Amino acid sequence: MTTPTGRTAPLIVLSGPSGVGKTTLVDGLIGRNVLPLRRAITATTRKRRPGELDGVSYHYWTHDQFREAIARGEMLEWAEVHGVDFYGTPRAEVDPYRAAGVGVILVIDVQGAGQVRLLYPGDHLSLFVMPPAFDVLRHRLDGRGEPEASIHRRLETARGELARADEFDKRLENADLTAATDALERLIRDEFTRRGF
Ligand SMILES: Nc1ncnc2c1ncn2[C@@H]1O[C@H](COP(=O)(O)OP(=O)(O)OP(=O)(O)O)[C@@H](O)[C@H]1O
Repeated sequence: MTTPTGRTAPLIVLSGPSGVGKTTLVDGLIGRNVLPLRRAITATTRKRRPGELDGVSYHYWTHDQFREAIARGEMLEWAEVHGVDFYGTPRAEVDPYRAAGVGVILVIDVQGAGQVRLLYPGDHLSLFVMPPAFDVLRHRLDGRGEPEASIHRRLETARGELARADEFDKRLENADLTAATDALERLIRDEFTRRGF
């Protein structure tokens, strides 16, 4: 799908371990209002956290709703994460926006990122957000009020995910939030330019 001028806006596949600050970074960049960008709202069966909104943070679905969407072929990718919950991306969150000239950022776990990279060969920019040090992940998950069992599970998963950082086009360290947001903005601006925008 392309715009009337034949251009398709960027697809940014952004991944990294839980707690590294993916959502914070992306929401910060979109909040700057400097590029036509939208974060794809993914669907999940996990419980809504305080302060999160349905259809804004995620689409919150039941396990049955999620299985039905998969069966109807409406999901671009999906995964069962930590063996507990489903997470996935509805197709309707990506292609129509890109065709209309709006860049789409997919904030996605490493497993899902692998699936999307295969679906859009040569037609995406993949980014991996790194913590300045492994211990920082625990502090950030703690600070977010995550329960201890969940923190433990996320940190276990994080080790395997960090080992896959080299599979991505670019790596981005999230130490200072403003500096990391600046770096993300530059990378995405370059991708718009590369695509003739
Ligand atoms: N550069 C930063 N410095 C300090 N704290 C940060 C920074 N970036 C994010 N945080 C904090 O770290 C916590 C985790 O961030 P966030 O929820 O954005 O992570 P995430 O990678 O999207 O996690 P998940 O994959 O579990 O959704 C939040 O409390 C956030 O405010």
